[in-house]
Amino acid sequence: MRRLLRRGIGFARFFSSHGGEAVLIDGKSVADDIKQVVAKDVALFKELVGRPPGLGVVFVGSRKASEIYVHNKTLACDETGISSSCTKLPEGASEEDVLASIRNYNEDPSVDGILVQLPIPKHLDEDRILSSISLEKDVDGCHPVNIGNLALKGNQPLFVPCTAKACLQLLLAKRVQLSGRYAVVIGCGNIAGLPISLLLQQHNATVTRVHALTKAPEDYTRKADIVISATGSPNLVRGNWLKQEAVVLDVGISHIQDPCSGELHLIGDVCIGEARKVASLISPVPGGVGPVTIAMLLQNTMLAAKLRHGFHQSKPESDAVK
Ligand SMILES: NC(=O)C1=CN([C@@H]2O[C@H](COP(=O)(O)OP(=O)(O)OC[C@H]3O[C@@H](n4cnc5c(N)ncnc54)[C@H](OP(=O)(O)O)[C@@H]3O)[C@@H](O)[C@H]2O)C=CC1
Ligand SMILES: Nc1nc(=O)c2c([nH]1)NC[C@@H]1CN(c3ccc(C(=O)N[C@@H](CCC(=O)O)C(=O)O)cc3)C=[N+]21
Ligand SMILES: [Mg+2]
Repeated sequence: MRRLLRRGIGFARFFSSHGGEAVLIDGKSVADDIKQVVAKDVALFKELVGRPPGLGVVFVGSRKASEIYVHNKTLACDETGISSSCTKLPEGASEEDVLASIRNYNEDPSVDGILVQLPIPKHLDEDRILSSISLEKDVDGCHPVNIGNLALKGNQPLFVPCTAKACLQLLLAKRVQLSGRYAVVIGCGNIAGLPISLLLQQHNATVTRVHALTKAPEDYTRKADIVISATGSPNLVRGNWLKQEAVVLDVGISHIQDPCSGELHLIGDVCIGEARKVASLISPVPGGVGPVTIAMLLQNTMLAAKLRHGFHQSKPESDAVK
């Protein structure tokens, strides 16, 4: 029994096969562990270099959700001793203004990582903007070259996008085997779903991507050992979309307003009440992938600082995620 308890997935299987509910993954505790390691590295880096690692955030517009995310990212930087600054530009900012803010961070030696908060207003050319981030500072792994290297067999990107890395981290923490297993990723946006699918493929899973135009997505998910949903469509994934004992990561986040109190509630893509009865392991919203995504941003920023100062010799990502 004790041995079963020590093994995440074994533990989940043991109970599910006895009619129990899926185990919920505690993303916050995984994130706290990562942040502790980062904080130690930050302190050492400060001693050696005389300044903390730095993150520069570019935020265009005034979306409420983005404001909260950016605020949470800067708080997490403070927590671990990383210095952060945010360039805020108005909704109507010109492409030249955005490019100039990125150039500023590219040229600033005290900035190791740059993150452009997405989405950006429609009138801006996202590809041109993300391509202008210095590759060695692309801690969100959004630069087309980093994404391309994530897709190419045998290549290693300098940085893996934070949300994809967070999903992998949770799967590894729970000892979920990827090699040879069937994974279905729902939603293929550039920040979440697409990089997740590429990273799972790199780990030798067999991956299917489904999206809004896919006919009968449940035909795919029902066969999947691992289902990862990143759409922002609340309660899209029902219990009957899942195979018994499936592992489910809920990445999508929607903000639902309570009609009585007016309060905003966070809700994921997965109908958790139903899914818990079928799956073996689920990452919930909130408290699942989200907090780990932020921890990964800190980890990538620390990695960028080390790489820029020659403190990190081996291939970056092969170390960072294992
Ligand atoms: N927890 C975390 O750390 C993070 C969470 N998120 C959350 O993940 C979600 C996705 O973000 P992002 O990738 O930026 O979003 P995008 O809008 O870029 O992509 C959404 C994807 O979902 C697909 N989709 C939408 N509705 C459905 C549906 N009903 N059935 C199947 N597929 C559907 C779209 O399909 P199509 O391509 O056909 O339009 C698209 O591929 C959001 O809720 C966001 O808040 C994002 C980043 C980090
Ligand atoms: N370039 C870029 N990179 C991103 O990584 C990126 C982005 N743009 N745009 C927006 C999305 C969204 N995202 C989240 C990160 C953490 C939480 C998070 O911490 N969520 C908490 C709850 C937070 C709350 O209470 O609101 C949780 O799920 O428990 C959520 C969402 C990163 N994104
Ligand atoms: Mg995501």
